[in-house]
Amino acid sequence: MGLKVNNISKSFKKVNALEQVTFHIKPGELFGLIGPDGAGKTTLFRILTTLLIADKGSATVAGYDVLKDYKSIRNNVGYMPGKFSLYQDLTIEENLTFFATIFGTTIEENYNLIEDIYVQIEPFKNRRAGKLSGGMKQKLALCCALIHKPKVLFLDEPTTGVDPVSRKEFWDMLKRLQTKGITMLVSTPYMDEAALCDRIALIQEGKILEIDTPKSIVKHYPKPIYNVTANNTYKVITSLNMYPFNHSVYPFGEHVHYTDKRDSFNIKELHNYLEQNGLKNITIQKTKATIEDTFMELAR
Ligand SMILES: Nc1ncnc2c1ncn2[C@@H]1O[C@H](COP(=O)(O)OP(=O)(O)OP(=O)(O)O)[C@@H](O)[C@H]1O
Repeated sequence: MGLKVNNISKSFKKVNALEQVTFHIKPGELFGLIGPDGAGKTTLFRILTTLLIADKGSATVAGYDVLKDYKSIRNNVGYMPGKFSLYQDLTIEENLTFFATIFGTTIEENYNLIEDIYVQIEPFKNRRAGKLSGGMKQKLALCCALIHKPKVLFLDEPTTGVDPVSRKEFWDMLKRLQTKGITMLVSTPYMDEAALCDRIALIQEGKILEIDTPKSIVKHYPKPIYNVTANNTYKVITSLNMYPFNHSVYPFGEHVHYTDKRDSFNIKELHNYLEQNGLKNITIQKTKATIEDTFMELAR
């Protein structure tokens, strides 16, 4: 009951939103689609949930073809779209009852699937959805996407705009759902969340750059990376960009990540160069590649 995407392409006038996208998700897998805004993630979700038709290629979800079996797909998948899609004027309970009813079920029938999420918002069940906090809205949207017991769950940027504690809680919930046999495709622009998936696909400008487990993906990083800091980060970046041997330079949290073109890189030489550029308190330390570094390298 996994998912197969074969050579899917979709354009909007001049924009190639998806170009020959191919990947397979195993039954019960938690698969991440990682990419920046505009990478094509939502377009892919819309195709896989039968809301949009691809120009080329084919796809099956839980064994159903997205074109021929679109009705079966709609009954067997749950979709949590990126933008809050619930009825703002209905209460928590009314929203959930509404989604249960359109799928011909009741809250009671599949309560065990949503229970540990729903109990967190149940005390506010008479509150209108429009008046909920970001984290509560997200939990309600997840309950609504689950109430008909889908085989495959699509989550489009479920944690965007949600505070870090709620994000962590949300991923714990996804992990618990996985133990119940639900296959999940989740998109996120957050690289730290990518590490929580079984496998990830890095996507940019409609193209898949790489597919692997989060651990293996970082092993593909081709060069040693150095964390560079000094008294003026902006000047560190401009100086490194002018350094003739740079392979890549980009801000990374409070540091700057630097890679060198040469095989025989000399830290002292770079230190002297930065000093000559007027920088002080310089540190240059080798560091391990992260998913973000891998993405930056592949996206070059
Ligand atoms: N209906 C549409 N008409 C025209 N262009 C579109 C349409 N839908 C998407 N696009 C374009 O296709 C590209 C991919 O968009 P998509 O929404 O799939 O990306 P995304 O990765 O989900 O990013 P975001 O998080 O910003 O939605 C973008 O350049 C977007 O502007």
